[in-house]
Amino acid sequence: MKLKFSKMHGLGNDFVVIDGVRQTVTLTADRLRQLGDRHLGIGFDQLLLVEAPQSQENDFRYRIFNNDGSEVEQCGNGARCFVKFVTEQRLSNKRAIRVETARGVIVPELGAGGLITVDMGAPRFAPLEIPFLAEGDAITHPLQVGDESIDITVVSMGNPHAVQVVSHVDTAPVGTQGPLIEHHSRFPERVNAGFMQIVGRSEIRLRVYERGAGETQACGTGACAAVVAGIRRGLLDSKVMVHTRGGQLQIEWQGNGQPVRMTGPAVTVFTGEIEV
Ligand SMILES: N[C@@H](CCC[C@H](N)C(=O)O)C(=O)O
Repeated sequence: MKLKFSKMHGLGNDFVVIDGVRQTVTLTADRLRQLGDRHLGIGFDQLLLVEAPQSQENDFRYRIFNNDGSEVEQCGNGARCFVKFVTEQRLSNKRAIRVETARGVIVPELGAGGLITVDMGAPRFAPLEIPFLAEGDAITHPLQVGDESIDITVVSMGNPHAVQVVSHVDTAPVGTQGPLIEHHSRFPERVNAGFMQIVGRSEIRLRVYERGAGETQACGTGACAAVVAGIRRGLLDSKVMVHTRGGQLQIEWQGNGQPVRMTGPAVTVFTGEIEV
């Protein structure tokens, strides 16, 4: 049997996107890891599976898998690619689409000039998947990483992020500290590790070592989490341009209880078929 897919990316964070509405999809974690391999498969950071919604109030459900085979709760760049995919595949002609994810409903919206804005929902600061945050209201927490103690701000955008401020992203220890933070014993569900350089009150540079995928060219939820962390720390204003290795995202957050809005591009690279 063959499965049709689209290869897409959001600022270089790349995806295989599969229509599970019109196709029957059964992929084991092993097969998914093989397809994600950049030498032996197609190669992707995440695989996105588009399905029919569970509630009639919503338009779709979408499931997200890291290239290590783990299923995760949320993906910002993926949300923009998702809306482009359902439009291109004529699964929907709406401009604003209600999508169920493992952590609630998000609403991506096609805008002018090919840019897509996503209401990513409100960030959370004491989520169940990060138990040590229940210890108090502090905005930063010390974390022992190897020989170093670093200050992190933990934010859940549905998925968990630990963000630290660095003086320069180009020399930040993303490749060495990233995996140690991802697998730190204080994060039982593992974590995405963000390294943020403050350029000004409305501009940051960011690199993210993603849980289950390693460093990516860009991370949408990582950008949301970094801006929220910077605003909570009093370093940033409410509207911030985030420069990643793959390009720029505009992130806006008006404060506690409010949703984070993310605006950026989505690109289809090619379509193909997988033998399953
Ligand atoms: N690339 C994504 C995030 C994908 C999931 C993440 N690796 C996790 O495990 O939480 C984005 O653009 O947000």
